[in-house]
Amino acid sequence: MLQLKKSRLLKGGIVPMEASKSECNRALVINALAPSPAKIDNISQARDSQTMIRLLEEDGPVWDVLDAGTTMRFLTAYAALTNREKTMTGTERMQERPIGILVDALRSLGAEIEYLNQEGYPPMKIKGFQAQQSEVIEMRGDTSSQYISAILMCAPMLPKGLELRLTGDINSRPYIEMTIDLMAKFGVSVEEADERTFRIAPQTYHTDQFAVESDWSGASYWFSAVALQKDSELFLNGLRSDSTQGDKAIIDLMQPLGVEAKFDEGGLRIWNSGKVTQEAVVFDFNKCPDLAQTVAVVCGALGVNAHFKGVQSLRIKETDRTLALQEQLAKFGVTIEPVNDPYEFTISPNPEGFPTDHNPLINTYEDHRMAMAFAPLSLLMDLQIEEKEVVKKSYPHFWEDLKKVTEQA
Ligand SMILES: O=C(O)C1=C[C@@H](OP(=O)(O)O)[C@@H](O)[C@H](O)C1
Ligand SMILES: C=C(OP(=O)(O)O)C(=O)O
Repeated sequence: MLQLKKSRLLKGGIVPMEASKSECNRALVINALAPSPAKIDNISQARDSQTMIRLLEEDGPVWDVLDAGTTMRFLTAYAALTNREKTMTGTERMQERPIGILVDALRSLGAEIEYLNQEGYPPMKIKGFQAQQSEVIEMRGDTSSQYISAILMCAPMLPKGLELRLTGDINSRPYIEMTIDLMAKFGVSVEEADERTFRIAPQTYHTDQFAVESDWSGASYWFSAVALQKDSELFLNGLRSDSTQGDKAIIDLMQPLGVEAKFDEGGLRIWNSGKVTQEAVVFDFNKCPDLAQTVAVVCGALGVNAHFKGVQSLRIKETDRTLALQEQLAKFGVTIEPVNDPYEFTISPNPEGFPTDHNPLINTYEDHRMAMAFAPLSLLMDLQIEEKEVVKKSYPHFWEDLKKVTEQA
């Protein structure tokens, strides 16, 4: 348990933003597929990326990805399409996160994969790849974009090339674009015939050097901190205006919650504008699901009525994030009500005001984003975080950074 004492942001605080685990895991898989690997700078210290590095170096028959979604999905495609025999497994929660859409796609390409426990979920045994069975495959886009990124990154290795057609709704689209952008940076082109059809000819990855960008998902917690303290300002060092990370959307999402942002040399300056909307706000997280928890907590704390759309994937992430938010925000009298579940929910503030006097304990559900989304509330009150180690999944220096830019109130 971590006890946070009520604190305030220091004037002129600078946060050195860490590397993006999403970009890093793509670069690592692409590099593993390249005949001569590039030098990767700014490798992420996040556990998800460190696990990826360790497994790619390990010769053993079992790849245990722990709780890393991208590592599970990217390495499943990598092992299957490069004809490796591997048992893919992970934490108990990982074994509840679906993977059937990816396994079906890999099987139709020619991979032999067997489920070891429950159909459609890890663990699976990948037995190898004999010959390419099809050149055109369809995949549903409504569950996780990670399946699509996984196939795209490995597709240039297929001897006959691939046409990948997406069906249904497409969630987390910017992550697909990030994948295509990184492939291009490693010298491989993807033809986007239309918005649901991708064509990849057989090609070889090649580049000398690649630098991983700073992480916009991690940046979102600093937007929360600034939203919660009048007259505050922070500099987020390393964020780039030309980033392909969809979570850059935090700039627009936080504007009605009183945060303004401007790119300056080397990063982003954010400050509290004092202008919090009095109206109910509709937010759509279809393209940036990892920001939903951050924004939900700020809405609750600032007393903003909100309607969240595009939240369907929250129920299949590190935990059921909709339920986790509902339970933890209830501790402050803030109500989350599912509408058209799992796609939408509403947030209604506590009619008596947001309570700040009871040193609440925030449960973390083994989800890094639960800890980091609630931590900025320590600018309003004493607060306990159940499991501080959870942040290591994506942002290992989060608590140090928080300490660096705050002082006890
Ligand atoms: O490709 C990626 O790096 C990611 C894609 C998203 O997952 P979904 O596509 O499952 O929504 C996101 O939530 C996750 O944190 C990282
Ligand atoms: C959902 C996340 O990660 P993953 O799906 O890669 O486990 C996340 O980092 O919020």
